[in-house]
Amino acid sequence: TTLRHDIELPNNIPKLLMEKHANYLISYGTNKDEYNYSQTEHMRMSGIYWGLTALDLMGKLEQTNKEEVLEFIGQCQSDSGGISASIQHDPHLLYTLSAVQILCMFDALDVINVDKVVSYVKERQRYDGSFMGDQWGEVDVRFSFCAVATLSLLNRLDAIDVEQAVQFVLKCMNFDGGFGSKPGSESHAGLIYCCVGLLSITGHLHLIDADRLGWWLCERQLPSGGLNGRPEKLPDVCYSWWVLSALTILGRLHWIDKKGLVDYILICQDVETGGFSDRPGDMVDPFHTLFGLTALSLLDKNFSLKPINPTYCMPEYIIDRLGLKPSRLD
Ligand SMILES: COc1ccc(S(=O)(=O)N2Cc3cc(-c4ccc(C=O)o4)ccc3N(Cc3cncn3C)C[C@H]2Cc2ccc(O)cc2)cc1
Ligand SMILES: [Zn+2]
Repeated sequence: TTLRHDIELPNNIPKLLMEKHANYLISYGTNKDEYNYSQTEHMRMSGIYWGLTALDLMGKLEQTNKEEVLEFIGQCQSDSGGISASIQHDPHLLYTLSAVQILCMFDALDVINVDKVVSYVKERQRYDGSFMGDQWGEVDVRFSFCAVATLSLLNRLDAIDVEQAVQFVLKCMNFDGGFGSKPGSESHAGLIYCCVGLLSITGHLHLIDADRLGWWLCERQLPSGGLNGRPEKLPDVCYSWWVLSALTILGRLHWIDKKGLVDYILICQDVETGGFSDRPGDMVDPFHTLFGLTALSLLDKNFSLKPINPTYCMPEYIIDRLGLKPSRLD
């Protein structure tokens, strides 16, 4: 029942159906007239990053159309230097990060003007160290993570005021050890991932109360084994990633009941179509498919998925190739 904010797990847990997930993701990107595909044009660049990263973890990146993706990205960079979700859409830090992540995976940063990306990101920073997502001015600590992750992937962190960016993140820290989207906002697992990830990239993890935050993160686990994003919420596969990546960076992944969480994630697979949904029986999508796979990669290397870097949510071998060393507490 869901009355007590959780779900019952059936007793037969399917194994990881990797071939089905690969086919689901490859076909999602090919039949472009399919309804769901058309409904996600406004986040297409992120959708491509989610699909490609999931396929790479399963060793299927070579089955994707690299040239078509690189052509698309080249057409999405605007005069401002920012990159948009789709052709003729407005640029935004969310999609600028997704594009740079894709280009790093394909080792193809030459298809964009990197200097103009750097100036676009630099122009988003405000006097208090925070970042606006685009020229319309919405501030959210998610955008601080996008800015810092993008510039660090380009080895251009020198372009912004990192100390001020860190100061703004600390203003978002709450008494429970967690982080919200702005100073005073309530703690949320997705925002905690963004703040812990930014502090991992900039080498400021020592400013976090790791025991207090680690405890709050473990409190996300429910009797079903699944994780929620805030107290009293239902479990959701994508929170597996937000919570586990933060716990891994904080050196406290072992605080979670891994077996219970693995079973919850495996139950969220659609054994017919392939793909993962947020909860058993719901519609699958590329977003939850990626985060189900990245969580399993962190939880158990016996799933024969490539290792995922918890800070960048990119395959570890890409972060190694770029020579990046985001910090972790041991
Ligand atoms: C279905 O309703 C939503 C609500 C919010 C969004 S969102 O763009 O703000 N976003 C990412 C997100 C994507 C999907 C999705 C469906 C199909 C595809 C194809 O690639 O991707 C689905 C959900 C979703 N959400 C909403 C969500 C997930 N779990 C619970 N919820 C409410 C997350 C949301 C915020 C976000 C997270 C990470 C990120 O890199 C960017 C945006 C998208 C659809
Ligand atoms: Zn979700």
